[in-house]
Amino acid sequence: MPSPDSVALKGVTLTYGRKVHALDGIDLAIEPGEFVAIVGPSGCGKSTLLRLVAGFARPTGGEVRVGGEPVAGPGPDRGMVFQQPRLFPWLSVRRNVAFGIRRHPGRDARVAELLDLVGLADAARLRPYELSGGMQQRAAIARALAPDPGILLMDEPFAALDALTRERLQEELRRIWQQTGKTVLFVTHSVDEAVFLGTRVLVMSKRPGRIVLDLPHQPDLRETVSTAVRQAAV
Ligand SMILES: Nc1ncnc2c1ncn2[C@@H]1O[C@H](COP(=O)(O)OP(=O)(O)OP(=O)(O)O)[C@@H](O)[C@H]1O
Repeated sequence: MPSPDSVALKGVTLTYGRKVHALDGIDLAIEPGEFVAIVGPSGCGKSTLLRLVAGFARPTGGEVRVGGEPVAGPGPDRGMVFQQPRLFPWLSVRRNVAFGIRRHPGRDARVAELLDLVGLADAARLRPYELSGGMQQRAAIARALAPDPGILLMDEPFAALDALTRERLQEELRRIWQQTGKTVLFVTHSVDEAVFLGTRVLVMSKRPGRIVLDLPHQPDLRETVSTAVRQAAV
């Protein structure tokens, strides 16, 4: 029996309309607890890959499975974090984080625990417009974690942040991943970020996106990934 937190793509293709071949022949098996960083040129289909796993899109060919079951749509077993925090501006941080679990017993304790985890315990009552970009993104991460998904899908979550905040959040995300043991798929344009965070790094080719490199974390990975990304863009 596959673990509920495993992800498998077999021969996945996705064509938008008739002409835009976004993904082609993607084969990928992700084990529970892996932190998979995905890098590649703009438009190579990185977000599309995440959207398929999230259940926001269907493949035009092949199969996407989570926990051994074909993905039929979004579900609480998969949390998503986007480049923009997308918080509800009229709700406090606490209520934003509680949103997806507002009918769950033990909600308040869970929200308090999550705010602690992302370092926002003192900001629980603030509204999103009172937060820095980094704090907003921490709140978005806490909101995605609230239903306790086994899988976290992150689409360039730190791309809009300044360099210092970005580095700090990378370190915090690594700590959160170590503490929670989630399976993470993390899309980025930054080779440094991918190599710092990933226990495994994938490089995709330009459209139609294919996986051209798939390596576990190892010494000299940065050089190998940089070269592959440069070649993938040609
Ligand atoms: N809904 C859509 N309809 C038509 N084409 C789309 C749609 N979504 C994405 N595309 C196209 O599919 C290709 C892959 O897009 P996708 O957003 O997955 O790439 P990406 O690697 O995440 O890009 P970036 O790094 O710039 O965010 C692009 O050429 C894009 O223009």
